[in-house]
Amino acid sequence: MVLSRRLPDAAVAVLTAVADVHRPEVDRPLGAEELRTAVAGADALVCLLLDRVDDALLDAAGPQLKVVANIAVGYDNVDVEACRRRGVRVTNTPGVLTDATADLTLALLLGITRRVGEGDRLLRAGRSWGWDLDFMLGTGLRGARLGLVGYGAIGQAVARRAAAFGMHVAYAARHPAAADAPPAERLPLADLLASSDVVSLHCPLTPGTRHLVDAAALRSMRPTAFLVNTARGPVVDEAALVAALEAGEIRGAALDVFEDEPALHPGLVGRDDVLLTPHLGSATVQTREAMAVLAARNAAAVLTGQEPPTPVG
Ligand SMILES: O=CC(=O)O
Repeated sequence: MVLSRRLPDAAVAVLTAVADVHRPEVDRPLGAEELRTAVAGADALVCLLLDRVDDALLDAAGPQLKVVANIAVGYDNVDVEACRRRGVRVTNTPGVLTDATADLTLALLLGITRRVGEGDRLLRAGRSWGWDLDFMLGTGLRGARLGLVGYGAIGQAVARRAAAFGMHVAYAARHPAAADAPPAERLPLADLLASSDVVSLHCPLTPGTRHLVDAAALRSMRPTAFLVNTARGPVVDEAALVAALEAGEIRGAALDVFEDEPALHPGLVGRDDVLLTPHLGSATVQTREAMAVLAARNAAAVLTGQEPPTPVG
């Protein structure tokens, strides 16, 4: 069993009970080459969303590999089909990060609509300011329309929170929501984009959602609208987003994820109509431990011949 990153003790305890655990010697994410060397001969890999699990990595691991346990709900970093061909189970960590990610989505939504980052920068820069009737006005949320792209667990958790702020919630998704989902209007994506005051992305990154928010989609949004992305960076065409902001096609964007992480599009950095956080959606002490423990349980289950709690393939 190989870990691509050091894990919290609670997760390591789950793994050492069933396997001989190899932890990385370095305290940083491994490069692709280092990971290929590390996985040779492993029967299980517990990895991060940064780690690309593709044919080359699976070849480097060898035929005894039984499970890839990704510590993330998104698993676009794993070639699930290549794993399936080799009989390697893939697991992710849904559920345990729903609240944390929904909370950060609301933090970004509030932050961009009420200009929190911009105000913070103004004060730190020592610029002169004074309370005035029209000073740094933002956009109120009561009665505003929130459009959720994707209505899975995280989208629904955002809907519940947004309802508490008096927002009208709609969603675009391939399937209608289950009966126990919070009430929300289902709209075709084009209508959702055109009618929302805030568009928030909660879909997985797949070939079908890559650049879902492209130049045309941005142009179809209201010029007063905001875009929030806590899903995956490549769902948005970042260059098109910068151009749309520059042209005033939308009012602002709050982004926790980026097309080429950890690099940022240079056009985003200097803009006051953009709020940026470094992929913090699940970044609470409690959530990260829960994610690592769930990934460990998944790996341990496969190694002991049981069905993993949260498989994806
Ligand atoms: O981005 C984080 C995750 O997919 O869990």
